[in-house]
Amino acid sequence: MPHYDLVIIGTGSGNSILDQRFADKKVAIVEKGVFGGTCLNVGCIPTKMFVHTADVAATPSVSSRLGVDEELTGVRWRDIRDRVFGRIDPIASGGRDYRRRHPNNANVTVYEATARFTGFKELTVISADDSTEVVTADQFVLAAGGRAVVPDIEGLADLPYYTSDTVMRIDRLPERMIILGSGFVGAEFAHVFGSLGVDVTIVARSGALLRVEDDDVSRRFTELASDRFDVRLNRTTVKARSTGDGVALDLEGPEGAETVEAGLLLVATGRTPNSDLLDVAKTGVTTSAKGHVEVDEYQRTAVEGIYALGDLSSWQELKHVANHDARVVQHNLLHPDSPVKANHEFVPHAVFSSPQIASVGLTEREAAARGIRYVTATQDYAGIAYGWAMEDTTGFAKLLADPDTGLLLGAHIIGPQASTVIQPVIQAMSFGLDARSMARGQYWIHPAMPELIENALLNLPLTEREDQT
Ligand SMILES: Cc1cc2nc3c(=O)[nH]c(=O)nc-3n(C[C@H](O)[C@H](O)[C@H](O)COP(=O)(O)OP(=O)(O)OC[C@H]3O[C@@H](n4cnc5c(N)ncnc54)[C@H](O)[C@@H]3O)c2cc1C
Ligand SMILES: NC(=O)c1ccc[n+]([C@@H]2O[C@H](COP(=O)([O-])OP(=O)(O)OC[C@H]3O[C@@H](n4cnc5c(N)ncnc54)[C@H](O)[C@@H]3O)[C@@H](O)[C@H]2O)c1
Repeated sequence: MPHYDLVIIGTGSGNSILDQRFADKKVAIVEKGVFGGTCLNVGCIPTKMFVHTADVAATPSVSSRLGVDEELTGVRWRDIRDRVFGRIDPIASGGRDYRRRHPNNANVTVYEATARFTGFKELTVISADDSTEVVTADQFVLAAGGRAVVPDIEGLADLPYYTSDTVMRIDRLPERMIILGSGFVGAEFAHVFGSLGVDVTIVARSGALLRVEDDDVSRRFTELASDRFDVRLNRTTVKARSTGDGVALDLEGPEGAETVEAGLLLVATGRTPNSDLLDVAKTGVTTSAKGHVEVDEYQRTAVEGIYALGDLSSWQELKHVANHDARVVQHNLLHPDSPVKANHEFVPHAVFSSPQIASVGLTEREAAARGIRYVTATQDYAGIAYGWAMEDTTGFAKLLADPDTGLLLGAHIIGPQASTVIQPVIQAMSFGLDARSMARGQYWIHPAMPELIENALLNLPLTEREDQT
């Protein structure tokens, strides 16, 4: 039975831990799928390559009001798809070859296999040909991520539905597509496929799309999406069935029973951590009710020497969180006597749909629920020079701040470049910069988009201070 100093399970952010500082350790890395994990292969990177393509495809639909008449004369789906994966797949295989063959990894054994704990610090790795090997180690890093969940709807299991793992590799664009679920994945793929000419129907359980966002943002996004797509809110999916050349969902909604049909069904109803398939309980690692591996602030699990990171242990299923966790785990493996804590205080996110959404900190709903004193200010894109020049009429930034200290509590932006425009707010919150100092303690390039933030900061009705100028 091979024994290792360190075994890493999962090659998403887990793969970034190993470098030459581990050269004196006997290490194994186990990967059951494609090297590089979700973000590279089926997540952030391909989706954003499709989003960029979609943004380009959507331009003619908005350009003529600026006096530029453009026409979308064709969408070559296979070329779009093959450009994306023609760039991504070599990175994944390059990463695999590096770990398997490069002299830098002479101390690393790669198991292309599914790992499952079968005892305390004992892992069974099962290869595609069903051969198994049992390995043990002093230390483990659990970086096995999560997977798409498919709801238990009558008939669904018998249908050829898609998830984010498979929908980007389809051979032909359908005329119509149903997206079940109205979170991140649903919002981004609606924009992608809608811009490429697919008629998109979004089926949402609740009364708004992206309902984890601040209510004002979620409401605005729902309004705008309803103009572009067939949006069905407050719907329960009762049954899924085949129509011969496609799928049908039987829905119950505010107006009774109805059916939606399409050539393709994308199920985008969330993700679940892979702790169950990894059987972490067998090694004594504990999980939350939602299946996330429980870790302390040092990313340590309940078992000494076993760390966890990323989607497996975090409810914030975001690549920048997984990377941050991996850096913490790496440091703590290398420097056990001076461990560092993870910082999950101001974790931002963006939804790369159209319009874009970006958010950090508390929503107004959360601030109110926690009884936190706050003031808010909203600034429309239309009221700053660049937004006015673009004739944007729907975007805005909303800030929440402590009225006395001026410290920012949250920021929520919907509109052009939201994922970039929010970054100064993330910086201010992370480094404790108050709204007054932030607004007037620096220059803001005129007429650039971050003036949206400058103006929103100035709009905050903060408590008057005597020293204010
Ligand atoms: C469609 C989509 C778009 C996304 N877009 C963004 C975005 O724009 N920005 C953002 O921040 N985040 C985005 N995310 C989320 C982001 O991809 C994840 O948060 C991130 O990839 C998690 O990294 P990880 O290392 O924790 O897990 P993963 O990258 O999922 O890596 C886990 C690895 O472990 C392997 N594995 C699992 N179980 C086993 C086992 N038992 N044995 C061996 N190997 C195993 C898996 O095959 C996988 O390779 C997106 C996700 C999706 C699905
Ligand atoms: N830009 C990004 O950072 C990005 C992009 C895509 C995905 N992600 C990550 O991946 C995760 C998964 O994305 P997602 O959109 O699948 O999940 P999500 O949690 O964002 O949204 C899931 C949606 O499915 C709905 N839903 C759940 N069960 C349902 C059911 N039985 N019937 C109908 N609707 C149902 C929920 O109400 C919700 O609207 C996200 O939480 C996010 O962390 C991030």
